[in-house]
Amino acid sequence: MSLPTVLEKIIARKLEEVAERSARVPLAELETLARSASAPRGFAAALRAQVESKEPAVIAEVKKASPSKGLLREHFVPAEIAKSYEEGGATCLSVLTDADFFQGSDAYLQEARAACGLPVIRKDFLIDPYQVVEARALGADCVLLIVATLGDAQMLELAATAKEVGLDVLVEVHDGTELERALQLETPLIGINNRNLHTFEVSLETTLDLLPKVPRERLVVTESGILNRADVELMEVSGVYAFLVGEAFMRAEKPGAELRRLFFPN
Ligand SMILES: O=P(O)(O)OC[C@@H](O)[C@@H](O)c1c[nH]c2ccccc12
Repeated sequence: MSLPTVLEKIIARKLEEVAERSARVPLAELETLARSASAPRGFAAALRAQVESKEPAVIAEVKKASPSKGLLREHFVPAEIAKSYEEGGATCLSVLTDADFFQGSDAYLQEARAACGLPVIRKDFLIDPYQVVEARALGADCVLLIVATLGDAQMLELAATAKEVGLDVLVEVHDGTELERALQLETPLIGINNRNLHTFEVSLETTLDLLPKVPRERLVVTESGILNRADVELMEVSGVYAFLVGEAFMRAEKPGAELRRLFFPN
């Protein structure tokens, strides 16, 4: 590979971040904080229950900006957005905590979770168990593991740490090879990201192509690029009932009202 893609830059930055943070707060101290954090809210269980009740399960994302789209929203108050999502019928929240590429922050996760009763996933690029324990210390209920950025041993180690500290895992894949690797984990949630993290191109075909290869007992979450009713309906007729959506909500004046319009039109 020639020039590093954004993804490679992000991972390089995460290595620095882990070094900086663990020098400031040692792992043992973080583990104590994680043990005294607010009890997990059951992220996977909430999604499962919603899907079983034959309603769409929406993980609504609190996302200020992205490397591909820049700033998505001017008026950005995570607590307000979280409440609006809850009122709009969201099942869970996703909060970007990466500062350098997504203009997120750990504080946004804490503010959003405190403002509502929904389970929250820490959306970041996790490469070290330190960040998993940190997620629980911040109050997160679930973590994202992106297969594209992890070796097998690393992925298994992060999932084991998540289990130890009481976090659910959403494991994210982009293609068949990554899906096979993801299925080594016992975790029930498989995220299929429609956005290619190297090129940023979005195609809902990614979800439709991989869907038949996912064992029935796993719950598929389609991620990225869901923008309108037609996209939602395409997923639903194909048998996908769990969604991770950011941009479409963030660009709307009232994110929760947009959620309701897209997912619960009747
Ligand atoms: O804003 P969108 O297109 O609705 O996408 C949301 C979410 O899927 C996307 O933010 C995302 C999916 N996987 C990620 C990994 C890291 C950062 C961000 C992401």
